[in-house]
Amino acid sequence: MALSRLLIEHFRNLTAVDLELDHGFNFLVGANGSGKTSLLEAIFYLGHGRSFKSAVTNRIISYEQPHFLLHGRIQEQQHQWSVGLQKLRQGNTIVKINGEDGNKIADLAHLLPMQIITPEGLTLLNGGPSYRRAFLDWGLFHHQSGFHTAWSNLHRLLKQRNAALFQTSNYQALKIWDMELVKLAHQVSQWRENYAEALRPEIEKTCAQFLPELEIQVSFHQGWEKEADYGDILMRNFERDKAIGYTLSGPQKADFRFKANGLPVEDVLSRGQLKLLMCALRLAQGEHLMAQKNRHCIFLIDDFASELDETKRGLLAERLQSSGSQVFVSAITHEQLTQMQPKKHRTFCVNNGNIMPV
Ligand SMILES: Nc1ncnc2c1ncn2[C@@H]1O[C@H](COP(=O)(O)OP(=O)(O)OP(=O)(O)O)[C@@H](O)[C@H]1O
Repeated sequence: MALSRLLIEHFRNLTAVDLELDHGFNFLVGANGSGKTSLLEAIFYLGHGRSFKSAVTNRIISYEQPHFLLHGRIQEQQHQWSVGLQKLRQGNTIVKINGEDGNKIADLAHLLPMQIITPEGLTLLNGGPSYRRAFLDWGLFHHQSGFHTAWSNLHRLLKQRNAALFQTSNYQALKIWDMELVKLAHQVSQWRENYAEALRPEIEKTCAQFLPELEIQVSFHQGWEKEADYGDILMRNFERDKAIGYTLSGPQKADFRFKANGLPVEDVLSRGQLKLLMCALRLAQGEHLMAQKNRHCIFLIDDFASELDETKRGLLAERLQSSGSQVFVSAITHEQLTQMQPKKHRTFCVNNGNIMPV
């Protein structure tokens, strides 16, 4: 799967962009503030309906413009799709697939699996558990057909339960709701655990290549005591949950933790090692999708060179090339890309919001 063409209107400083893209590597080279990250952000937005930088979408629309517009042509083997996303300053989002209205962001996300590697992406390792849950859930979204519905229902039920905690002093009134919640919690946790286990060999293989000096251990935590029945936990903790006003234990607290030589990676790894581990995780996940579903994901790599020495840049470049995926890489100078010599590539010069093929 690859984006063969991309049109952007009024997205940050990208006023009008129309690019024919390579199915292999696309290099974006330009000075600070020229628009490289904005281009990656636009591609990410097309595949997620949100930004990886700003929670407030109106800040992404070019100053004084009423909307932004993204349009992409996707090619996967013999198939082709035309996808569009328009975001209005008033708040509406319009998604079109092959010219038809009424599609959801999830439909776009299914068509455009992507992995992002940015300097801020270290939160996957040193941020809260929500970043690692999102990592696992990305995989389940693409691997497990019922996951998205189960996950949405689970979140809705948890919200309702938290609201109900304020209104009742008797657990029996909640029990009927908890029965459905317990079923979904066990299902989602089982899927997460299976996925984490299936991914483990890919992670270990990539870590052995990127960080041979370390022994990386991964472990999944479901969000409540191992082996315990979630229904019992909810009943037992009713008074506590009521006192704090929300459900403390459950799949909404799950985590996927990483240790290096027995210690938490965020405490002992250097920034370069953390970046390599983050890259290893994202590559492993992309390659697992390829192995299991025969689908390539797009890799978006912002500021490729930062934190990495030449050898490590070379290693990452080699793995990206052998993945056979479409890759977008930003850099400030051409020299930072010398370790990347793919056969198929296109270089774009980014200058003050203008993007020109070199
Ligand atoms: N809503 C907006 N409308 C217009 N311009 C914007 C908007 N939001 C941000 N900008 C500007 O867009 C430019 C693009 O920044 P971007 O982060 O894409 O640069 P970059 O090339 O990745 O730089 P760096 O190498 O420093 O990371 C910046 O100059 C920023 O001030």
